[in-house]
Amino acid sequence: MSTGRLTLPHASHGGTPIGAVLADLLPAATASRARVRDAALVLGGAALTGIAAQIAVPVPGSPVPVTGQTFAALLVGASFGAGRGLLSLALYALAGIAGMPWFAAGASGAGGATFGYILGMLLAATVVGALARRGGDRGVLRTAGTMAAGTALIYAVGVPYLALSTGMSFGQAVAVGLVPFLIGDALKAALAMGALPTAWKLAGRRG
Ligand SMILES: O=C(O)CCCC[C@@H]1SC[C@@H]2NC(=O)N[C@@H]21
Repeated sequence: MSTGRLTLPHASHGGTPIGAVLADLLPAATASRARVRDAALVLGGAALTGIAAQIAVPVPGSPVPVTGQTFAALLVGASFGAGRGLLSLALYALAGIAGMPWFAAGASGAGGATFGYILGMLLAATVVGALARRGGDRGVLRTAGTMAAGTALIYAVGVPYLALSTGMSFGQAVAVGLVPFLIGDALKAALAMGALPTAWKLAGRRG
């Protein structure tokens, strides 16, 4: 997790330091202010994911809805970095398990067939955050690769979990838990591909 001071710029990309994520650009003059900033980011990341989960559109024949969560989780990971991304999604998952109704369409608890996707989002936010810190959110092509890796991780956990928890075959789980979402997830990744490099460009102009 960041200490709050930008002491890292060994190299730069468009005037902004490689080795930083977007959230590092938020000023925090002291270590304790940096802790407050990071706590606010973690809470905000969990809340953003919970709000995005309420955009939930049922898919006929599938227990898995289209949701805004993947966009939120990947954006949180990329813009906060691995540590804060992991904590945001861990808070989201744990509060949801404890009864906070902010999983897809107001659900909660760990018993649902789609809980594996939430575990996948936790993993994806962490890995995407690590990639972003290595420059994986600078430029459209790099961001596309980072989002593709994060999305693949969500499915790598979510689809086998769906199969195990429902008794479906793996092929059926792919058919109802992956295939219907590919176009929507590509659109969400495209949104992130626009948003993250643009945010860095704006930060570079201000810096
Ligand atoms: O129950 C939950 O809160 C998790 C819902 C998971 C939805 C999955 S995530 C990957 C895929 N893309 C979507 O838009 N929906 C599914």
